[in-house]
Amino acid sequence: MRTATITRNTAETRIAVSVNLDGTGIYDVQTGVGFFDHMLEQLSRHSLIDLHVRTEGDLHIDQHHTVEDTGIAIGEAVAKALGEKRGIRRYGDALSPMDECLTRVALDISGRPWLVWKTAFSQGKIGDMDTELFEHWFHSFAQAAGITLHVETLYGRNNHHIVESAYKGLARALRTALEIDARKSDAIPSTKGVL
Ligand SMILES: O=P(O)(O)OC[C@@H](O)[C@@H](O)c1cnc[nH]1
Repeated sequence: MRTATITRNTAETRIAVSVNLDGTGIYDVQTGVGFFDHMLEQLSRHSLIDLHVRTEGDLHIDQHHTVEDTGIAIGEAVAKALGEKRGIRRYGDALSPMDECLTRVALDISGRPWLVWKTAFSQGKIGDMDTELFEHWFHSFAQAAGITLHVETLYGRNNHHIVESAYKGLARALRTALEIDARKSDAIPSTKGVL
């Protein structure tokens, strides 16, 4: 089974994350930040990763540690569940339309974490969440998961649509990259022999 549980306890946050990479997109997410929960639910629903998240963060300060550490914990859980990544497709991409917005996401489960983020917002908050934290979450997740991740908003106006299409695009690209390739189900998908 490709499942994992990660706990992350610091002076700033207490986090428990569980994932099942072969799930059906069942989620139970509570971070204390409503819009953030909504985005992580999109990530689960459209990647088909079962995702359980409990985050207790120092929200009396701001949302930064809560968002960052939750990204790290989810990324670590995905990496732990992947193990040596034998048989996975490795690459995934998605064009993610949402009403007037179109976002492109491409990723490589490379073991070489990198984020290219080409998205901008016209407002400082969406719901109760600071828009500057979305790039930071994608960076934290990619870094912890060991994923090369490119996200670009091709066009869009509504800030909710822009960020939700990014999370949905990540989800659909992950669904492809995490799938086991029946033609190479026992092979490490790299000429290096390791990922
Ligand atoms: O209906 P969808 O699955 O595309 O999205 C779910 C939810 O986010 C939706 O209520 C929404 C529509 N516009 C912004 N959000």
